[in-house]
Amino acid sequence: MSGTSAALTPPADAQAPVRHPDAPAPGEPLGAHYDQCFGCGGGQPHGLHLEARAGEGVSLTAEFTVQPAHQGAPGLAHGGVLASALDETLGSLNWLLRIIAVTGRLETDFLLPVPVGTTLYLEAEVTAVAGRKIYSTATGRIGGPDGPVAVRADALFVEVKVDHFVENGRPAEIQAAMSDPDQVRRTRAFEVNP
Ligand SMILES: CCCCCCCCCCCC(=O)SCCNC(=O)CCNC(=O)[C@H](O)C(C)(C)COP(=O)(O)OP(=O)(O)OC[C@H]1O[C@@H](n2cnc3c(N)ncnc32)[C@H](O)[C@@H]1OP(=O)(O)O
Repeated sequence: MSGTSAALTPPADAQAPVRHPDAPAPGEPLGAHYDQCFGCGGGQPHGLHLEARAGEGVSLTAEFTVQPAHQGAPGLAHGGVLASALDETLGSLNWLLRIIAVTGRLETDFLLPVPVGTTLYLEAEVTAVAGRKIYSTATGRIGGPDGPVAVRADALFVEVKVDHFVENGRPAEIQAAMSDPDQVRRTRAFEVNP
């Protein structure tokens, strides 16, 4: 059983997404947006270490291998971890638009159990943009990039300013991020979005 609620149906005046001219070329890795991110950061020992690559248009692929630290039931991935992988994958799409955005809504279908040691092959694309609202969809397959769909999600991301993080984040992490030249460079790339 799957479906998308009315909140995730783009309005009639929604626009097709436009890939930013400086977006990474298809096949290029996107890299982590933040070293301490649970989804993509290399600095989180129990994180997902999800690796995303740009696709055509406003789409991407990503992979994540379920670790023992990600269990819910014995030997199986926790559903919240799988939702995190979908959230991270969908959030990475905004890098192709060069828009800073956070998840407003995430609707997930869990179709197959995902054992520890399994690599989840994720695909995602932005389907529409309406003002600050970005609509996107993702699937996660097991057994290979063409294997059966184990999880899927539809999401609404909402564009925010960098101030969103400065005003709401814990000061220690904000200050550390702002003194990291790589983080500042990446943030500026978003801010020059026309
Ligand atoms: C430096 C690089 C770092 C890059 C950092 C990137 C990090 C990515 C990390 C992975 C993704 C995450 O986990 S992000 C973390 C999890 N998410 C969050 O923490 C977000 C918490 N929520 C919020 O801060 C807020 O609710 C916002 C920003 C989402 C929205 O608040 P707002 O800015 O006041 O805007 P608001 O007017 O309410 O909403 C704007 C429009 O969106 C719609 N809208 C808002 N929420 C929803 C919703 N849940 N379901 C349906 N629709 C919604 C509204 O109806 C409205 O439509 P209309 O009236 O215009 O039609």
